[in-house]
This record gives sequence, C-alpha cells and structure tokens, in this order.
Amino acid sequence: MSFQQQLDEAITVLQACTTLAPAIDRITELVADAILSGHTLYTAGNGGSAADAMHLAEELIGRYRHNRRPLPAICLNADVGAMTCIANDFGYDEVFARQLTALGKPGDVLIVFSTSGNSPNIINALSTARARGMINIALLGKDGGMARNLADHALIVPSQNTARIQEVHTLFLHAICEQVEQRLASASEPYV
Ligand SMILES: O=C(CO)[C@@H](O)[C@H](O)[C@H](O)[C@H](O)COP(=O)(O)O
Ligand SMILES: [Zn+2]
Repeated sequence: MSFQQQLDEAITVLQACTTLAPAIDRITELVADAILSGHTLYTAGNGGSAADAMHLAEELIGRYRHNRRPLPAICLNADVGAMTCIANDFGYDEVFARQLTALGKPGDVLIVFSTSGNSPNIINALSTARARGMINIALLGKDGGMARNLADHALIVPSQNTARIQEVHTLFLHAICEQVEQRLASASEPYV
C-alpha cells in the first residue's frame, strides 16, 4: 500500500469514529470520577498496544498538556520483573491478571488496549478486574473479539487493519488525558 493509500485509509477510519464520541465522553467521565475519588487507573496491552498502555499511564502520572498534580496510573506491562516472573512461573496468559489480583481494589479502573480483543492475557485481565469490583474498559478493533462482551465499556475502532486501529487508540488515549485534565482543572481540589 502506498503512503497515500494508508493516509486515505486512516482518514476514512477516523471519520467513522465520529459515532464513538459520546462513548469516549462517558469513559473519560468514569476515569476522572474514579481518580478524583482516590482510585487508581491500570493499563495493559501487548506489542504496539503495550506502548499505548505505557503512553496513557505516563501522561497521567507525569503530564499531558498542563502541569497539575500527578494522577495515580500504573501500566501493568511496564514492570519487567513482574512480567518475566509471572510469565516464567505461571504463564504469559497470567501476566496482567496476577498483578491485578495483587493490586486492584473495588472502584479502580482497568483500561486495556487490544486490536483483536482476543489476547488471552487481556481476556484474563478483564475477568480478574471484574471479579475484583473494578471498572474495566477495553479499547479494541476488528470485531472486538471476546473482550467486547467482558468489558463494562468497549470502544471498537471500525477497521480490520491493526496499524490503523493502533493509530486511533493513540487518539483515544490523548482524548482521555485531555478531558481528565479539564475535569481536574474545574474540580474543587487543588490543581497542582
Ligand atoms: O504493533 C503491532 C502491529 O502494529 C504488533 O506488535 C501487535 O501489537 C502485536 O502483534 C500484538 O501481540 C497484538 O495483540 P492484540 O492487539 O491482538 O491484543
Ligand atoms: Zn504497531
């Protein structure tokens, strides 16, 4: 595919995402409410989606557009020690679920990134989060896979192309940061 064809495809997918705007707003409100009431956001993904999961967590704990108080966000695929131990001793399918069993509390939020919605470690993470009373959110693509019905809130990018789906996921994660920062700025708590 030429670059022009990739660009055209990306534009088509982005335009088709307009219908997802109300769902993004709802998810952002949930994340902001959870953080403002003292809960933690966990993120997870594999491959390119692991990078997306790190990206979202670092922008909340560090900064997005504004300096403000650091927000409690932990990326589950960022801890190489925990990842390799759990994969080695319990299997790769358990790398996120076991960390959530150790850390997750009712009211905390899990956001997973998966283009297929079928990665077993992502499926196990969603089930574990649900069992622990967490709010679980899945950013997906293709047909949403098994994750579609396991998540409390699923956002499915209308594309079959993994690269295009990941590119839209980056837009989604920035939208979440943007709106969470806005909510915090208008909240009564100290901003910085
Ligand atoms: O970044 C890419 C492809 O663009 C790959 O690394 C991709 O993330 C990996 O194949 C993942 O294992 C795919 O997992 P998932 O999105 O289906 O959950
Ligand atoms: Zn990629």
